[in-house]
Amino acid sequence: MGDEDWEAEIIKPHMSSYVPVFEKDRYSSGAHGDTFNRTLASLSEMDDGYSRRDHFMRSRFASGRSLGNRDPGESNKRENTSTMGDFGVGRSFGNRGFSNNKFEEGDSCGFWRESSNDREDNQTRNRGFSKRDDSKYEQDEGTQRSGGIFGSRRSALSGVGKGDAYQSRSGSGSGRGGYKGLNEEVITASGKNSWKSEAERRESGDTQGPKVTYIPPPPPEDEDSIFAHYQTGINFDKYDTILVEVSGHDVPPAILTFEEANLCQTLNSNIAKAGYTKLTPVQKYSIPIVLGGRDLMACAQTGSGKTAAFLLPILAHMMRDGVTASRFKELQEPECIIVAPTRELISQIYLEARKFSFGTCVRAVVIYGGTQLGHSIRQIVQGCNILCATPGRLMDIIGKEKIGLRQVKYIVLDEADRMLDMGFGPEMKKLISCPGMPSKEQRQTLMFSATFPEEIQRLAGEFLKSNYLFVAVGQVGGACRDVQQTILQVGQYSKREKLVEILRNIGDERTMVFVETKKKADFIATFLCQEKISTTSIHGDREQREREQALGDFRCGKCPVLVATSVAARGLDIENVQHVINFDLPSTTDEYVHRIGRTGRCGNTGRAISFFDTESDNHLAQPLVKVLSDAQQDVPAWLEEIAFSMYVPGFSGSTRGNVFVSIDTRKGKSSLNAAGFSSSQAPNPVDDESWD
Ligand SMILES: Nc1ncnc2c1ncn2[C@@H]1O[C@H](COP(=O)(O)OP(=O)(O)OP(=O)(O)O)[C@@H](O)[C@H]1O
Repeated sequence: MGDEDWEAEIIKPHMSSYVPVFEKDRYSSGAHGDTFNRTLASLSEMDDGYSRRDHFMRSRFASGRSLGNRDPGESNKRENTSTMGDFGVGRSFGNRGFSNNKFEEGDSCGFWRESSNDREDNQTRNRGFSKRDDSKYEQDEGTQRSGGIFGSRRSALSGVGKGDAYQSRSGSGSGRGGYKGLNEEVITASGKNSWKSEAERRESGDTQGPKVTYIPPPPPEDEDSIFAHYQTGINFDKYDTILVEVSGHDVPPAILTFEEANLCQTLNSNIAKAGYTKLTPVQKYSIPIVLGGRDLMACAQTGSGKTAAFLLPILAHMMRDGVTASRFKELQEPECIIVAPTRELISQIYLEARKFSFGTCVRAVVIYGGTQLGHSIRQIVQGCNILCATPGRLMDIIGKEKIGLRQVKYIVLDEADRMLDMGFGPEMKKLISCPGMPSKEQRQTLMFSATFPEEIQRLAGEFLKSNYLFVAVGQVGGACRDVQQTILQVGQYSKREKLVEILRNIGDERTMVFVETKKKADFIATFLCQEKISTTSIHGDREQREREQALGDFRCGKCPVLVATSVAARGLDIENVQHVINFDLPSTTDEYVHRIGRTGRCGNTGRAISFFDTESDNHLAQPLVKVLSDAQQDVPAWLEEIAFSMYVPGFSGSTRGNVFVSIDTRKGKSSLNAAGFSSSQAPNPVDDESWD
């Protein structure tokens, strides 16, 4: 049954029969508890600015092969789990024999790593400064909308009451332009080429949609929570054997120890409290480069410590320069702006910044969409040296002149290839040409990712000084070798059955299941709950509160299975994710590399299982063979056969042993990207109808 059929089913709540029971959500209100309130228009939105996927994955299910090597004794572990996931709040899936799923969210474990009850404290802290200003912000808030009539889930939630769910279906045709991709948190009604900042939308009168009122819970303030970390894995020391290439002129020598970085005492103490005793390769090379004032493009495998590689030297400079946050400034002027493509990732980066700046006068702030704008502003006015932001919220704040840019000395693009592709690239260009923004000669620009397609590298030149350095740790765009990759031939009609079989064998180990579309994420999560496998889901159609709760439930193990779209593919660093399952293969190698990189982090090992449907995935065989062989994984004979039969001229086959497959484009060599599984299918805003 195809996606279209699912859509049809969604509008038949009366035919449903299965009602999972969840704990009552402490936040849930009448609006949030609404059932069947999902607009089909929202289903056509893309996920959080993620790369456009081909629609080669459809939900047809055919027979597949058994995994075969599992311990049957483990198989029923999950049967005993009683906690059900919280996904699908206010949503339902239709008549697949288990529908009418009115879900209420379970208690949140919170987005943050530890639960926290200190909201009151936070409010107290804010008091005295912001009372007067609050009313002003609330006024601002009055014009803040979560998006246009087609793009917003909230428009369904609060614009209509219970049971009014399907009223927007008729809008889905025109609403296919409800395109959120250009801007992770702004949904516009106007469709093609539709990114507009909040300010722009107000100017154009495009302000329909309810007010966003969600205020994320503050993270815990106690030191133990701030420095909570997981252990490096058995392969951490193997990082030392990875080849590193630095290109560009006057490369500063790498450092081998944290001591060599000559950081101040507070930073060193924070590094120790974070459990870092040894540098990872990307840190060894990047830290001296950033300390030396150079621009940098760094590419290193997933989970290998890129975040600290930029945070530590920036903080060291700030400490050297005596940067101090002040809540008494007329206008906050951050010295550093860090952008990342998703809300969850930027929140995570913020937590890292907060950790490393602990005990200093440097204040990090995080702002992102899906939350109350007034809340973002209140965070900023308390003092802001490091502003961690998603692009849309950042541009809103700049548009509202809530920050000044004249002091910006560092711009960091995490997941830089994503930040520069056609989805976010225009916003990043706007950012660097904003009034007051120092020119690239006067600031340091740093870009980090595990993948860096050549065409994106070329675009990046516009942001970087011409003498920037390029650090390649291992193979650019290569999969982490600590992840054991398995490709299973599974037809789409057998995928669900196979998934359940695998999950039952896995037991309670944390597993991320990636699917291609948002509605499929809900559907599969619903299905797994029906199978009594504690599952939650995260995707771009979920309210921010729901997303954070889902992640919290997954992090704390309440729901050991997280069904996700690509919104969760990049950057998320979640302890103990032992398995990634690609229920649907992604359409790009880069996406595949990021997805499976949610496991096998920081020297730990992990497993990735991908379902390969010979009906629809054959064109992916060649690039998959390449990714597998580059990562020194076993390549199934059947996959090689398919790859061979799908021969594409120019594709060079296995590159095992070829360490630097893609390199600094200034060297003029071309990468060996395979056809089909193109490494950079940049989202095309003109063609947004094909997004999710
Ligand atoms: N030197 C170190 N010693 C111990 N742990 C470290 C070190 N550097 C980073 N880590 C930890 O490793 C984990 C992964 O780091 P990080 O999230 O920065 O990886 P990444 O390279 O940015 O991954 P991705 O490409 O998926 O975004 C984090 O939990 C981080 O705290």
